[in-house]
Amino acid sequence: MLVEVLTAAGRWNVEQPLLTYRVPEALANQLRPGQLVAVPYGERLDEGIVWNLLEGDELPEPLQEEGIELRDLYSILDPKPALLLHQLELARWLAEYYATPLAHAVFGMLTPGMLQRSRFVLKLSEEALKDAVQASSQETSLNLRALLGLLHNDGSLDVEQLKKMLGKTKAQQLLKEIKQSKLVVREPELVEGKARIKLRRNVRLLVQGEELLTWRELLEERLRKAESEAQAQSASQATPVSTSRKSMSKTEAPFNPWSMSASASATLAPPVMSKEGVVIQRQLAALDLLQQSINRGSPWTPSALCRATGLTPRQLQQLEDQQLVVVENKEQRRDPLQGRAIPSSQPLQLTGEQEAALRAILEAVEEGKANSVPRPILLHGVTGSGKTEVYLQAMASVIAEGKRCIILVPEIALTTQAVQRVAGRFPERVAIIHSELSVGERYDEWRRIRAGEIDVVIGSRSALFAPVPDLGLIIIDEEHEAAYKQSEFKPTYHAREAAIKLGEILKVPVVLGSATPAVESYYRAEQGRYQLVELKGRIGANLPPVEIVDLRSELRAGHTSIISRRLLDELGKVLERGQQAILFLNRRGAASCVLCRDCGFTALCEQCDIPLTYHATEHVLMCHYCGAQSKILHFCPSCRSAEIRYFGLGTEKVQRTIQKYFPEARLLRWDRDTARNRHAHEELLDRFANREADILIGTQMIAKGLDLPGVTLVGVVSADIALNLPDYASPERAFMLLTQVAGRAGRGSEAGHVIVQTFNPEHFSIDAASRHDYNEFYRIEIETRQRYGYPPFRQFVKFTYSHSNRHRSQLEAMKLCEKLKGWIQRLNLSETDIVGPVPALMERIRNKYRWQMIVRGPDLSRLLRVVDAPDWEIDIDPISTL
Ligand SMILES: Nc1ncnc2c1ncn2[C@@H]1O[C@H](COP(=O)(O)OP(=O)(O)OP(=O)(O)O)[C@@H](O)[C@H]1O
Ligand SMILES: [Zn+2]
Repeated sequence: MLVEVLTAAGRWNVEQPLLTYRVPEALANQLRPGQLVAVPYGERLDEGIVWNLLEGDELPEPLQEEGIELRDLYSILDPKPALLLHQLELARWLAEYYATPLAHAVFGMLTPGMLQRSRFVLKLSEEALKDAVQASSQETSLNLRALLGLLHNDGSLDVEQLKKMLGKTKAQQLLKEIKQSKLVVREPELVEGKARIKLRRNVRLLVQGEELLTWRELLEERLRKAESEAQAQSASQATPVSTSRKSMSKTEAPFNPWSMSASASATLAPPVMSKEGVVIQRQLAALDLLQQSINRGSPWTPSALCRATGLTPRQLQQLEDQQLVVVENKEQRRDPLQGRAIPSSQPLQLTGEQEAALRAILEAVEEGKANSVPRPILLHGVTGSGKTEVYLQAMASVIAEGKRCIILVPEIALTTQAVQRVAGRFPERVAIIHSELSVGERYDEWRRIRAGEIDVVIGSRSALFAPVPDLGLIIIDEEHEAAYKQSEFKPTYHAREAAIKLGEILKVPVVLGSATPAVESYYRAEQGRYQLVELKGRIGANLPPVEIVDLRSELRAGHTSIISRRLLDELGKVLERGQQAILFLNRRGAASCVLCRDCGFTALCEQCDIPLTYHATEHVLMCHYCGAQSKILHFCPSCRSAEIRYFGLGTEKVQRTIQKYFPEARLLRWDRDTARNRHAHEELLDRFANREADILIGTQMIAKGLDLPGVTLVGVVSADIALNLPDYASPERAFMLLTQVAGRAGRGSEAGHVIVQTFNPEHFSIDAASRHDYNEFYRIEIETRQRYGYPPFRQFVKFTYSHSNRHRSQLEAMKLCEKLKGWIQRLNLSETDIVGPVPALMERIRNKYRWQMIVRGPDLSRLLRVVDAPDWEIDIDPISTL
């Protein structure tokens, strides 16, 4: 039998990623696709994934012609496949669609730290092992003799280690000598990656109940005997000392040798208790502790047990020899939810709308069972409409039929609440996959998933690649979120698209949930490619009214603070009533857009309809989309005012301002500076939810998914920054953000209220968001997209080049641009063009200058197949053109 293996080394071999090996007889029955195996690769061993098993022993013809010699597969590293069949198929699609080497796509699906490291070790040869004396009498250098000694002791030595010990040159010399001497062999080896099982040595009690009692009695009997012997020895002199557990009553003070009369203590030798007695007593104590720990479920390690009882390791060994206890290596699971109290929850009585949504999902499940591919379901439900409850009940149905589910959630902040809800509904049956987990935690979760020990995987986008057997349902909550797109590394996949592909492969429904669906998603639903299901009303509450405050008139009235009078007013009321408020601002892209503070005019590119960005260094305004430049403005071209400014502001400033107005208010700031990791997020959220603060001030992180009934007021400090980023998708992001933030208010019994401050009250995104009107927003936005040929009407691919030399970046960009033009022409691609090259919005990042261009066309797959630009970042379907 032959086997095609995708090796890790194949990550760079795009043409021929699969290598063929012969399968040794002994392994033939155990080999399965998706397994991790070790194969010889050049002189080394390399790790690979079994891709395909081939009957027969003949090489395929083209390989025969090349005169390739087949080598044997070396070993199976793990009998359980690391990737399931459907994952291999998904990887194939990822590689194809996102123009990524297959091995990249495949190994990227594994949990981090799994890949092994290939190395060489030195060992004594058979010859040297057989006849050590003879071997050492050979004529050898001092270094080799030292090595032989070391190998005799340790068995093997890593070649890299040798180089460190001896220095490179001497090590090379020695390696040369080794080759000739035949005393030492050099063997390839694989070393485990960082992801490892965590083992803990535990002492386990082997006897229970009656048997244990019998043992105790036996030991106690021996103890008494040992005691009386000891007493007999010192009978004439000492006060009898009884340390037997039974006879030691509470009132009796412990024996104190120093309290005796001088004469008595002088004769007190040897110690009152015989040595054997002490040991037995310690052993009895150990048995006690072990038995207690069974009930508490917290096992003892050997060293802790010895410390607690005074047993020496040898004495513990005696217990082991008597088969009373066993010391065993037990896996210790690293649980991401450890130490968190999660209240369990029961299914709620669904509303009519929720009921209909649930039915639609379950019908799609049935469709899949009848062997047709169900359409993805777009669950468009306003904020607070109870989408989560629909997911939970759909999952429960699927689980009841023995299947499993994946639910993706976008960000850490959201994950904490989402995880609680899911974990509370399916206690002990949920695994979490998230990039903030440690390698070990992820590895443990990954293995629980693969073993089928859980029903639900919840996590960020990479959770989609968890090896879930019998997957029956995929849910993507907040499907519009940018966090679902991987932008920097290959494959630059979008989890939504990958999920839909996975649903297709497995014939299971994919549910996309959002209060503000991505324009692309809604467009597909309109076209009938997705099934649209709507939840139009909030549960037990109304959508909060949104009030727009025009910051231009605030200024005209002489109020120059960043917090308007209306917002101050409402904040005061909230504090008075003991309710809570959230103040939101979007700091991304701060201090870059150009805005007239009198009329709200924003400078736009004439060709792209995208806001111009102010570049301080060159003192120009630039369109980061097409590269067009224009002179900076001193007066507003629209109203002639001199109040034209670039705009930016941060959470700290807002905090200071609010504190000035309300010195008594308890403020909580939540942004990337105050919440650096998931624990900080959880803590902040808990504090606010527990009403330890009155006002929460934060960036876009707090916009999403939070369900906090105490919040009655949401203030958007400035809606304009999101709006004015130079990107075609800015209006969409602004609308989503505003709608989502506004959706945080009034989710409890008290009515909510939203105040949006803006210089652009007429902008359609703000206007539509203020009326919670998704359809209105969508209608205008889709028209613009069509007019300008933006996605989903044309596909975009973003090319980015980074270099520490600015000129070099620009030059490379020009060169690739010419090549791209050539390829486009040769392939005769219609309606396909290139925008740029231009410097990236944030041109200099980590000391590298970035230049980029966007290729747009109806279908770029043929172009991507021929593009040869290994040093470029290529982002397929980028979520933004920035
Ligand atoms: N059928 C129901 N009966 C009573 N309460 C419900 C029901 N369904 C959901 N809820 C409650 O309504 C609140 C809002 O629900 P949920 O957070 O699931 O909404 P959502 O649609 O996910 O909102 P968002 O899009 O803003 O995240 C929650 O507190 C939830 O417990
Ligand atoms: Zn432009």
